[in-house]
Parts: sequence; structure tokens; C-alpha cells
Amino acid sequence: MFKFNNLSLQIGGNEILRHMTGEIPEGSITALIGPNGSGKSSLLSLLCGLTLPTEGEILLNEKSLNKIKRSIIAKQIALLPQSNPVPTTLTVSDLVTFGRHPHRPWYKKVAKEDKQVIDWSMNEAGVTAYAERLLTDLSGGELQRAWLAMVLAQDTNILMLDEPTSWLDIAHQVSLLKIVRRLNKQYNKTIVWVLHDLNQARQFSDRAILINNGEIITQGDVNDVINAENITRVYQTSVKMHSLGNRDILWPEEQL
Ligand SMILES: Nc1ncnc2c1ncn2[C@@H]1O[C@H](COP(=O)(O)OP(=O)(O)OP(=O)(O)O)[C@@H](O)[C@H]1O
Repeated sequence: MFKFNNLSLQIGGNEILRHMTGEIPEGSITALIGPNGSGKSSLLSLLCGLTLPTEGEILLNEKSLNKIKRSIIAKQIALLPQSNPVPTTLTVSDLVTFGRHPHRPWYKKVAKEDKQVIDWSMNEAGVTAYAERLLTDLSGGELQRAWLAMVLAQDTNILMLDEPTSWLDIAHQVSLLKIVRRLNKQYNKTIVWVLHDLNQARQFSDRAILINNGEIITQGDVNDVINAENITRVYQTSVKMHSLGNRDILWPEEQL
């Protein structure tokens, strides 16, 4: 699906990303992990075609991403950014309807098929009950799920989610992680997400790309990448793997 080769990004003379080479296989769930400021969102932005690399190339299904029209990319890739400005006059259902934008001309009425996808998306994200509420009247977690519904309504094969669980309580975190994994299994959607919770990343992803200081340190099977040795080295805090029931949990060694 995605292959990227020797990607570098400079902004205002600062080297943000350096010589990144890797791949994201079709139908996989890939977690981008790494400390704050390491370059995860910047890589996501390049993969969506929102930012152009200073050097290197991204291939989407063997085709150079910068040669694909934005209107075509919008039908293939949906992005949930880390933070969004909140439009003050929109309701949840207005926002989710915007998700259909790549599939219908703006001057046309919402078709029956669009309406079905909008309703399905709101239901999946758990926002149907407050569909007619203004975005400004929602809590942080409710708002996050409204944005997720908009992304789902875009109905793309690739979902890029930048810290989708921030603002969510633990029940809604698990619910979102499960929704995304079900979309992956049921519809073979390719998922790339930035997750700070390394145990969640390990449990819900197939692969991981570990980034530090704008470089890829390692990538591959999530269990090979997210281990105590790699995490201790890159995050510079000592962690250990513990068995809890039938699961391994990564936990800091530092005593509080
Ligand atoms: N437009 C910009 N101009 C200058 N520096 C930038 C710009 N965008 C990002 N950076 C810098 O690039 C580095 C990587 O940022 P990025 O947002 O990709 O990191 P991240 O790994 O997603 O971080 P976090 O986990 O904190 O969200 C940071 O040092 C950031 O300050």
C-alpha cells in the first residue's frame, strides 16, 4: 500500500524528519510511536499528502503520492488530526455530513446513500444521541467522537488517526480502539494511528514504527518493536514487561 523511501522534512531550516524509509502494508494496523516531538504527526502529515517532503518519495499503491490529485486522495485517505478548530455554528450531523464531501458535489442535496453512511458513522462513533447538538456544546470526549464520525463518513480504505483516544475516558478509549479494529478486520481498512499508550498500541496494532528525533529507530511486528529494551532506550525511562493474566504489560520501573 504505502512505501516511503529516504523521506526528509525541513521546516524553516530545522530538520524535522531524516531519511525515513519504510512501508505500511495494505489491511494492516500500524502504530506510530515515539516520544513527544519525535516526528509522528509530521510523518502522518506527509503520508496524507498534506505536507511535501523536502527529500524522498511516498508511493501509494505504486503511484507517487504527489502525482495523485487531492480529490482522489480524499476518497482514499481520511485523517483525524490531533486537534481541530471547533466551528461554532455546526451541529454534529452537519460536521459528519462534511465527511461525505469527497463523494458528492457541494451543490447537490445529500443523497439517500450519503444519509445511510452518515447515520452508520454516527452510530459507530456513538454520537447519534446528540446529532443535533452544536459542537460548541459538547464535552472534549463527545467532540472527539464527533470528529471520528466525520472521518468514518468519508468512507475511505485508509484511516490516519492522530492520538484518537486523547480526551476519551477508559470505556470510550476501548470502544474506539475496538471500532477501529473491527473496521480493519471487517472491511480490510488500513489504519495508521499515533498512540501514546504503548500497551494499547501493542494490543490493538499489527505493526509499529518507533520514531526518535526525526528518525525511524525500528519498525515491524508490534511485539518486536514494543519491547522493554527498545522503549527504555528511546524514551529514556526504565520499563519492564510484566505478565498479567494471559497478557504482557509494559510498566515503568520507577517507583512513585
Ligand atoms: N511548522 C513547524 N515549524 C517548526 N517546527 C515544527 C513544525 N511542525 C512541527 N515542528 C517540530 O517538529 C518536531 C516534530 O513534531 P511532531 O508534531 O511531528 O512530533 P510528535 O512526535 O507528533 O509529537 P507529540 O507526541 O508531542 O504530538 C517537533 O520538535 C516540533 O516542534
